[in-house]
Amino acid sequence: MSQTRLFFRTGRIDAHRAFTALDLAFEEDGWPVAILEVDEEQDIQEVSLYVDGEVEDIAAEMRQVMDGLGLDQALDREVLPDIDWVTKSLEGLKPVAAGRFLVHGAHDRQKRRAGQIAIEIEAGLAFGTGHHGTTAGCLEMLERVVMRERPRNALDLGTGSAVLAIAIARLARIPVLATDIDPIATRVAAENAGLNHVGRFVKAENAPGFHHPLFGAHKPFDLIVANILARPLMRLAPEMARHLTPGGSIILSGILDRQRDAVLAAYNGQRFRHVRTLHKEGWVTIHLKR
Ligand SMILES: C[S@@+](CC[C@H](N)C(=O)[O-])C[C@H]1O[C@@H](n2cnc3c(N)ncnc32)[C@H](O)[C@@H]1O
Repeated sequence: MSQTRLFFRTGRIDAHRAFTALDLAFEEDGWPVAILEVDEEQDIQEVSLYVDGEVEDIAAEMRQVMDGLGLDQALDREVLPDIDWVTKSLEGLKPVAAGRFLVHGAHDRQKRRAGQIAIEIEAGLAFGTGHHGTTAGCLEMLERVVMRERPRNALDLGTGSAVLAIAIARLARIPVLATDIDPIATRVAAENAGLNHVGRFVKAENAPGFHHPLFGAHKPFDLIVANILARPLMRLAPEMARHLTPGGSIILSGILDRQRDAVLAAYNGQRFRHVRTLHKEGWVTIHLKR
């Protein structure tokens, strides 16, 4: 059955009030709520509720919650494609090699060569098939950092398909908390971790940034990887510092070449030091330590 996203746009303060109220109202039904920043300068955020089944009734309930908060924005809806449909469209993707990793779909299982660590990514609703320069950069950087530093507790923030969490678990056999703001990505991440036989190492959870009580229970991490975008990464710098073990490493990507210096400045301000930068297809992946 397809899923429907009910959503509206508002400013940051109202978006967070709505997030809390909707989360409470729909917690028992299991409908996830998410906030996404659309435009920081114009203070526009999008609040979404992901539902299956009786959309009209749920939309009416959501309207009631919004009315209770004095929010009169129009409630939009989007029917999300079924996973199988998207998976089909991915069948033409070629396997990608990054460092020792080979990221491939089910149809290319036999293409793995001796010594390669194969990661099978089937679903296409979440970002992360290895074809993007940021994912490939993170995979290469991860291999080097994990082999040198032997981390014991890792976080993959903005996990998408869980490709990076799976790579860490396959290399190091350690617990990896894999979080994403998008509940569909979180679901796909858990499925992919199981498919790659690392379900017992990878815990996939829905969380925007570090806003979830589970970070308190799982921190500190000695390795954090986050392939998001430059601006949210800069905003997250203080929380990255708070959640990292002293001497730990972070790997950041989703940063354009020209944004590198600004991101480094934000992290230098939190006493991180630059170790290495990888350049791929106009994107950079940065390794920092603190
Ligand atoms: C570029 S994709 C990276 C996916 C995968 N880690 C990879 O490297 O291919 C970014 C992911 O981060 C998620 N994301 C964006 N902002 C986030 C935030 N503030 N907190 C958690 N996840 C976020 C998006 O939903 C998306 O799945």
